[in-house]
Amino acid sequence: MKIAVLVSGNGSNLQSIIDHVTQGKIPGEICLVLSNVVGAYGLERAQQAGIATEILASKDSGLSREEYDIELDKVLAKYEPDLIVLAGFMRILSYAFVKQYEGKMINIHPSLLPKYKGLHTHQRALENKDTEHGVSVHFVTAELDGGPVILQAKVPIFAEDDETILAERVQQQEHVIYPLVVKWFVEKRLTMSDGAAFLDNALLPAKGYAAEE
Ligand SMILES: Nc1nc2c(c(=O)[nH]1)N[C@@H](CN(C=O)c1ccc(C(=O)N[C@@H](CCC(=O)O)C(=O)O)cc1)CN2
Ligand SMILES: NCC(=O)N[C@@H]1O[C@H](COP(=O)([O-])[O-])[C@@H](O)[C@H]1O
Repeated sequence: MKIAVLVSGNGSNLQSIIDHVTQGKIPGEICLVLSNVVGAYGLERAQQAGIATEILASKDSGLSREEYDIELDKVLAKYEPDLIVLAGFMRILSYAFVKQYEGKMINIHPSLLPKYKGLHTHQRALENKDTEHGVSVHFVTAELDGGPVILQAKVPIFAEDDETILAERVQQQEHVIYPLVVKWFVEKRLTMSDGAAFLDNALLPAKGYAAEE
């Protein structure tokens, strides 16, 4: 099964998936890493792993959202991916593009959906004085961060937490559950009708923990 990963930044989730593929834990092939941001470090990670990369810059492209997505689809078509993994891909995708890939496109979102759809999730959780937060992997649909949830992981929020500390604790769980979901998809061909599986983890010490694989 061929996997295309779309990134906009650091690519730590991409790296966790690359590592799982390299270690044989995900029986698939990353056929492409594409970024909408020139110089995104995720592209460097892909090149270091010998994975094909493409850049389709969105900043100053002069393209509408729909026009950009038409170009994005042309690039993806060259690689014929079976699964599209959004890994910190910071663009809202158009209705037509989502409909074309619905059921084989997933995203990782740094909140316990349906809470905190959109951006700045850690800041919002802290401002609301939540005592727990987390991450969700979901199918991508036209509704932003509204697609069927596949897997979530929960982390505690402590009084002394700031956005950086909380984001780090959440990302530790991201790097566990995203490769797991990709593995499930590649091995079992998850369908959008599959219900959510919630990793109901107890509130553990600030060092965080790895959810069960
Ligand atoms: N149609 C959909 N597109 C995307 C989804 C989705 O569920 N449906 N998930 C997002 C990922 N995402 C949060 O998980 C997200 C990404 C980007 C934005 C956003 O507001 N982007 C702005 C630009 C922001 C920037 O450049 O920093 C925009 O596109 O105008 C919100 C949520 C991926 N796409
Ligand atoms: N709304 C989408 C969103 O905020 N996604 C978040 O972007 C980060 C990408 O990190 P990475 O580039 O190191 O994988 C991740 O924390 C992911 O949850």
